[in-house]
Amino acid sequence: MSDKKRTTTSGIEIKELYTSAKPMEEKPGEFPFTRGIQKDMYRGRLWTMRQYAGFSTAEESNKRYHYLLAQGTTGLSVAFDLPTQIGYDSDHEMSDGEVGKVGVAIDSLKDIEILFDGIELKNITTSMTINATASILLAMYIALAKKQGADLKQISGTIQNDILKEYAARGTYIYPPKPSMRLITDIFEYCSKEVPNWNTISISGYHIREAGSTAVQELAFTLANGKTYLKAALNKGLDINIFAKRLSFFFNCHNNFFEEIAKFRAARRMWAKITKDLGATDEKAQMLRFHTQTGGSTLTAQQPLNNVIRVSNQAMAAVLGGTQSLHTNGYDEALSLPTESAAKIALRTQQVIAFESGVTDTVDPLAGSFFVENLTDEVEKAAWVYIDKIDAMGGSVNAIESDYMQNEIANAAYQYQTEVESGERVLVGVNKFTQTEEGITEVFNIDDSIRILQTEKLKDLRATRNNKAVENALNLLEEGAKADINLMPLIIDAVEHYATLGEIADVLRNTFGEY
Ligand SMILES: CC(C)(COP(=O)(O)OP(=O)(O)OC[C@H]1O[C@@H](n2cnc3c(N)ncnc32)[C@H](O)[C@@H]1OP(=O)(O)O)[C@@H](O)C(=O)NCCC(=O)NCCSC(=O)CCC(=O)O
Repeated sequence: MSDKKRTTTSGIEIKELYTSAKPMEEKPGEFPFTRGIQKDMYRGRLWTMRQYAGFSTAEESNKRYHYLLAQGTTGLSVAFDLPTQIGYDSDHEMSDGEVGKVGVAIDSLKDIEILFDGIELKNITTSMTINATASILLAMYIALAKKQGADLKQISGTIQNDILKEYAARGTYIYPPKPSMRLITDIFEYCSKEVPNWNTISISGYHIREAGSTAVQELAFTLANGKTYLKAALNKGLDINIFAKRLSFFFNCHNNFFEEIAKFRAARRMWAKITKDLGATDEKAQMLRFHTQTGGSTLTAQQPLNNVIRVSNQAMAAVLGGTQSLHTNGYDEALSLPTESAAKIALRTQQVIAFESGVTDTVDPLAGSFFVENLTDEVEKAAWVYIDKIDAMGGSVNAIESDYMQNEIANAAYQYQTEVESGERVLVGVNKFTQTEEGITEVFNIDDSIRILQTEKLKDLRATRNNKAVENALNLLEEGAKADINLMPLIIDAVEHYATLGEIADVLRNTFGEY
């Protein structure tokens, strides 16, 4: 027996041998859903292969979406550039140097029309990674669906719309927490009536993990944020059995294979308890449905092809953990946005798991494993400790405003870095098995000309649209923002008149203030 103490990345001790687990009585498709949300899981339907993509102009991103669809991707996922995420048009001085860089530049409904050219929104589900300006992008998507003649009751997709983790970890917030929470609950309310299949939020642990948290912290902080959204919507008088059905989650998947699987299983069990305690009786309102992305921060610039193997392990863990939707990273993403060939291999990784590995043939294949069941319990136990602590602080908003979450994340990140530097934690190709020559040839670059192109488009738009109607719609939005009415219909009206994203965000900035 080796004396070395083994722990997961969250510091949970791992025994040399597990010889028992409590009897497994839980069934898939039933409360508390530890074993999965569907009775037959992937036998009934595979997870959605949803590759996050977007860069430069709507025209260029549209080409990438058609390429991914032709390669067999089964859902779309839009990455927006920073100006779009924080409510500035491409021609704003704040946008300089950022237009089209980390995602596609969207200034108005015109760009959204180009982005989805040749794609019928009623036939595909689309995720949009957008938070502070989520209501504006959702409004544009709805406006386009209407123009395509789609039935709003049928279309489906997801907006990230998770502002709490923006304050805690990701950073693209605009307004203070209170009006931000109002925008979010306005979306819950509007969608439950008008776009009932839309997933109104993607409560995200992904970025908390990328910022350096442990798996347990990722789980705990995400569920604590989820609880805060539940309470905000309940305070607005919304019915938990309706709005909670369309809350979705988004987790990261790092390298520690069994801890990640345990995290996903524990997440479902915990969320079922949280929603039930707050009054949910409909099983669909108790189910935790989630998207997974493999861990961006686990990718290494050294020996980049090693990342193909990391991504494959992580994707396998997500599938064994019962994910509904999955993005696999490109092996070159420690260096740049993925090239087309890296994006293709990433998708092929999912397809090999789905169609060749056999792991989809039975539900929750690891159930009853002494190790996996014990680890699921341990991860759950450790996460409740955090959630209880956050509850005692009065919830997530307080835990974020007092920097509690941020400090916990920073401490974990520091600990991890120390372990890597000391060599205690092995990273293949980085602190062990290193080599001098590196083997990547092609990297993906976005140049600064995109801003000029977008600025031309905006000039043209402002010269051709009905500016009187735009002004009128923006005035109505301002009045609505000051009053207590649902803002979604007013935002939809504004985008339909081709008000720009920046113009709409400015109205709200002037009314709500900036954080
Ligand atoms: C709920 C999810 C997680 C998944 O939704 P999907 O539509 O893909 O999948 P789904 O709900 O599982 O399945 C679609 C429909 O099929 C049904 N269905 C599924 N399996 C079934 C089975 N076995 N039997 C019967 N029905 C089944 C479901 O109930 C559902 O219908 P009903 O709906 O009628 O029940 C959604 O929110 C989603 O797609 N999220 C993606 C988020 C994302 O891509 N984010 C990218 C972030 S990228 C990012 O942030 C990067 C970093 C950064 O930028 O900072």
